[in-house]
This record gives sequence, structure tokens and C-alpha cells, in this order.
Amino acid sequence: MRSESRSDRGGAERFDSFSPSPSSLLPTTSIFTSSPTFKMLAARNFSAARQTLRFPRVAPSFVAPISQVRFYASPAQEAVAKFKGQKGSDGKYTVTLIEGDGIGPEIAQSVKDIFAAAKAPVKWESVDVTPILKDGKTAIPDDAIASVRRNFVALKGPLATPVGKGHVSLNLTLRRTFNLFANLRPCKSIAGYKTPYDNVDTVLIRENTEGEYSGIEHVVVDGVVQSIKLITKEASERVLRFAFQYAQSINKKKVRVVHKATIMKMSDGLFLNTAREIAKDFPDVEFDAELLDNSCLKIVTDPTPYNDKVLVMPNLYGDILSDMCAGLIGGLGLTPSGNIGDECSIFEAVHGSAPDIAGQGLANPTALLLSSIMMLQHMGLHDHAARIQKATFDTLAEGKALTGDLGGKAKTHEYAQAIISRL
Ligand SMILES: NC(=O)C1=CN([C@@H]2O[C@H](COP(=O)(O)OP(=O)(O)OC[C@H]3O[C@@H](n4cnc5c(N)ncnc54)[C@H](O)[C@@H]3O)[C@@H](O)[C@H]2O)C=CC1
Ligand SMILES: O=C(O)CCC(=O)C(=O)O
Repeated sequence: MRSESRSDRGGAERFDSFSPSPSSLLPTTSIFTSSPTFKMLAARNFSAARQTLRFPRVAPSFVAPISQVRFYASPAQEAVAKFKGQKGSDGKYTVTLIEGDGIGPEIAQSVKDIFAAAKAPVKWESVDVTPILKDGKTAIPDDAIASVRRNFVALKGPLATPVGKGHVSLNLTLRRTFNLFANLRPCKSIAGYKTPYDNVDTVLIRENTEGEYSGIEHVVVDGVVQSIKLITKEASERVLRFAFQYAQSINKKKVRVVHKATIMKMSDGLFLNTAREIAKDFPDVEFDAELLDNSCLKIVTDPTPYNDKVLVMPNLYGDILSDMCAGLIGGLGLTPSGNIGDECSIFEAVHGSAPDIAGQGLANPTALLLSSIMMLQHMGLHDHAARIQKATFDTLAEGKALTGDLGGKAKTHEYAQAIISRL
């Protein structure tokens, strides 16, 4: 029976049992399985022109049309977010590629080279996501949308966002456009790369379409702005159900909600209460909850107790906590992610466009490469995923061809070559 009791700040609220954590970073089996009104920019660089797009003063149309909305009737229902792509007549899957800004093209090139050397059955379809305005709102060009919908899967480099002005984040626009409701961010220690902890193995799932990232902001009066954190039961339910199903698929038998329902009693309260309801459908998975600040303190003090759990949380908390976890294993050059939806999924590194090192061949492509390995697993290409993963981890463990962020001297392409030589 599920028992619920409130704990003090030192512990999590507990609800119930436990099982061993998986031994690999990425599970070998998973449930992954018009014309524009006008075109704003011609170039794919992060230019002043992009900044001319304005924040909407009213809510953007990110709510999915009813035809896209998925309702969950019972836990027995098929696992969410399965890959629906088909091999072409050439024996290859076509995958949409968004190279991105800053270091994006450099790290994307490494992934392309490694996939070619590994003979991964993937054909890249590069698309331009320079934003357009549709009905006054930032949108992804129709060709790019059609490509992702056709291929069901995409690999994406980082996209830069103007600070404090300009167009809505394209990263967020992509997640909303395709209703990519869960952002899956695993973070595991790299053998051979020494950090204060040798055994980090966290799995964080972030609600990906609403919360603090809803983009509903307006000026109330001069000097007073309001930003709305939108939480809906429907979006909470789908990411929470994904979290429980994902935990089962990787044999982690604990799911923990990270929240701040002490302060945001209604919004985080709805997320937490929805989690309690969903948890009833998964009696074999232990469920509890923890306050965000407490989670941060405890993870940086000792991440080990988090190795047996899947953490699930509202949008902003997941963004911040996953960067913090990246710091525990050696930085943003190492952490992958998957934006998971019912129809399509887009895989990308956790990091951004790293303008400070862009164009110099200094970027570490590991995070995008591990994201592409998650993508292969999602597509059911487990053998190719395992081969590339082994070559990557062996190269890192050997430590001879590391990029600057890991204390090495290798250029991006030299590190990629070292991986290729092991394939
Ligand atoms: N999902 C996405 O596409 C994301 C995009 N961004 C955007 O990226 C831009 C830059 O954001 P920042 O705050 O500077 O964060 P960032 O993640 O781009 O960089 C933070 C630090 O980590 C380093 N770093 C990141 N990735 C690296 C890699 N692969 N290899 C070696 N070092 C790496 C950078 O050099 C920098 O020192 C902004 O426009 C932001 O909006 C930020 C986060 C995610
Ligand atoms: O879109 C951006 O500029 C940053 C987004 C981000 O940090 C993320 O959600 O991964």
C-alpha cells in the first residue's frame, strides 16, 4: 500500500520500494521507441534582425489543437512516444537535421562524420529554422515543420535566443510546435574523467511545453510586468505518465517529483497532486516528492541517493537542475537530451550555442553525439547506438584526445577522428 507522510526539510515526502539502477548512461531498451506571412531573415546566423521580432503581448498559440491532444485512459494503454518512422527503399531512415547556431555546425559535423564511419543507416535532411512571423507570432518555417513531421525524428544543434527582447526562443517554439511534452535529460559520470563524484547517474524529466516557459508576459503599468506560469493538468499528466513509464523501462523503481508547492501552492500544487493521482496507476514504482531547493542542496552534497530515481518536474526547475547535474560530471559538453512527443521527437544537447568558443574548433561534440545515440535507441537502432557509444566512452576514458573543456588540447574534429578510429 502506498503510504504518504510529510517529512521535514531534510528528507523527501515519502510515498513507498526500490530496485537497482541501470548500468549504462542510456538504456538499451526504452519506451522511445502557407506560406509564411513574411520571412524575417535570410541567413542562419544570430543577427540583429532576429532581435527585431517582438515578444507577443498576449498568449502565444502554443496550446495544441484538439486533434493533437492525447488523453490517457489507463496505465495499460500503450507506452507514449513510440517512434513511427519507416526505412526508405535504400535501407536508411531519413532524419531531420537542424545544425543550429554558434558551435552547432561544428559539433553537427562531428556527428555526421561519426555516423558515416559507423555506417549508421541514417540519411540527414538539413532544414532551415530561421524564424518567420505568422499572425504576429514567431513560427518555424513550413518546410522544416513538414520535414520533422515526415521523418518523426530530428537531431538539433543549439539555437541562440536574444536576451530581454526579440523573437521567442526557437527552441521553445520547436517544442511547442511538435508538442514535445517531455524533456529527458540523463547525466552519468564519464569513466576516466575525474570529478568530485565518480558515480553520478541522474535521470531528469522536465515538463517541456508550459510552466515558467509559457511566454505569457505583459506590462501591467509602467515599471510593472507580469509573467504567467501556466500549469495544466493535461500537460502535467502526460509528462508524469511518461516519467513513470520511462522509469519502468530503465528499471529505476522510484519516481520523485521536484516542486515548490509550498510557495506556488496552486500551480506546483496541481503538478504534485496530478503526480499523486498518476502514481496510483504504477503501484510497482515508489513515488515521493521533494522541494526544489532541498533537491539542489542534496544533489551537490551527494548525488548517489539520486541514482535509483527518475526526477520529474516543471519546466524551469528541470532546465536549471539539469545544468547543475552537468556540472557534477564535467560540464555541458557531456550532457544529452531528448524532447519527446507522441508524434515526433527532437534530440539535442543540453547546452546552448556557446558563442564564446564558436567557430574555433574548440567545442566538445560529446553532448550532441550522446543525444544522437539516444535518438538511435529511440529509433530501435540499438546495435549502432551501442557501437558509437562504446567508441565514445572508450575515447573519453583513454583521455588522449579530449577537448579543452575536459582539460585536453584536441580540436573538435580531432576528438571525432579519435572516436572514428575505434569504430
Ligand atoms: N537548447 C538550446 O538550443 C539552448 C540554447 N541556449 C542559447 O545559447 C546561447 C548561449 O547561452 P549560454 O548561456 O552561453 O550557455 P551555453 O550552454 O551556450 O554555454 C555555457 C558555457 O558552457 C560552454 N559550453 C557549452 N557547450 C559546450 C560544448 N559543447 N563544448 C565546450 N564548452 C561548451 C560554453 O563555452 C560556455 O562557457 C543563448 O543564446 C541561449 O539562449 C542556451 C541553452 C540551451
Ligand atoms: O531557448 C533558449 O534560449 C534556452 C532554452 C533552454 O535553456 C532550454 O530550455 O534548454
